[in-house]
Amino acid sequence: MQTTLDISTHHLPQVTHARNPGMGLDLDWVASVHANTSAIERRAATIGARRSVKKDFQAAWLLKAISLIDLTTLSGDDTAGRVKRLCAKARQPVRADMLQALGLPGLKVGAVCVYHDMVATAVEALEGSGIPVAAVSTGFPAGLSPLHLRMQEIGESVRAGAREIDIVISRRHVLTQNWQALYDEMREMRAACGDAHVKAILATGELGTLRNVARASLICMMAGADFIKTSTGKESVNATLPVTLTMVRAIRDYEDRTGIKVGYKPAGGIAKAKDALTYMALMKEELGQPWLQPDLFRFGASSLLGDIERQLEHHLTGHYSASNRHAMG
Ligand SMILES: O=C[C@H](O)COP(=O)(O)O
Repeated sequence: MQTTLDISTHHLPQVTHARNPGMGLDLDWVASVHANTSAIERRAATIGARRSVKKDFQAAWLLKAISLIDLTTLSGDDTAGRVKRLCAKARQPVRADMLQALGLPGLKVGAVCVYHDMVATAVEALEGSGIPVAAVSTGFPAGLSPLHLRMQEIGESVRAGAREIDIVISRRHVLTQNWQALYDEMREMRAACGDAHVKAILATGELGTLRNVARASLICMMAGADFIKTSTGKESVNATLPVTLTMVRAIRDYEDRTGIKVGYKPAGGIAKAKDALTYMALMKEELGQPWLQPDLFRFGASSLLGDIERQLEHHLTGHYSASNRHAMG
């Protein structure tokens, strides 16, 4: 099956829906959540295989994908220099001549995502671009530092200019089914974020079952998460299609019951343009076109942009360049 895409407003950051205010913890709803793992895996296996984007539309989809990237560097050896280079890339993600040829000179990424220490550098480097800085706070990636320090870190990241905060949940609350503790913690973190949007990282590779993933997704949404995000990129298993189906269906259920749209961010290991197209086709099919806008969908990715750039160059010239010509930072 071929699929088409409206890219007319793809580069305009738009917020077309209200933030998720959250709701009280509804344990009956949580208890009723199930995930049929074998059905989900069967469905996931058909997505990449069956779904193809028509060749003529491929460049448009790839340009759209760029606008959905949280361009990320989360390494122990990050430096101000690397972050500044990444921000320059965020402002102009594809060579200017290529963007001209493709008819989208103003294309930008969705956000730049860094550790707290690099927020001020990124904010300065992105000044005037409209590109938000996302900070991974709360003792990323394990989230095991004392709660008051995790809250303090959120406050400091917001004061340093981060407009989005990617928090990590306490996996142990999920593994011990302590839903109240998970809800309370998420609620407190959301409050600490103030006007900054909060993405809840579930670290799905450490949650054991898809049912746990579904329940944790729901609780984070009940507690007011603006986005739910799969992974830190540091777990041994990061974003997968079965996890994605589980989480986007939780988003759909939440919207059905509350009318509130929550965003989705797969992260970790998404490095190839064709994988990005698969995720986008899944989003369009499961949740519809609104989830192909940066206010409701982001890729957390450090190297995806380089592969997309290579594919776009191939689209324009018929040749592939070496991947080292598309360095990120
Ligand atoms: O949230 C973003 C991830 O840490 C990026 O993971 P990646 O380096 O595998 O693309």
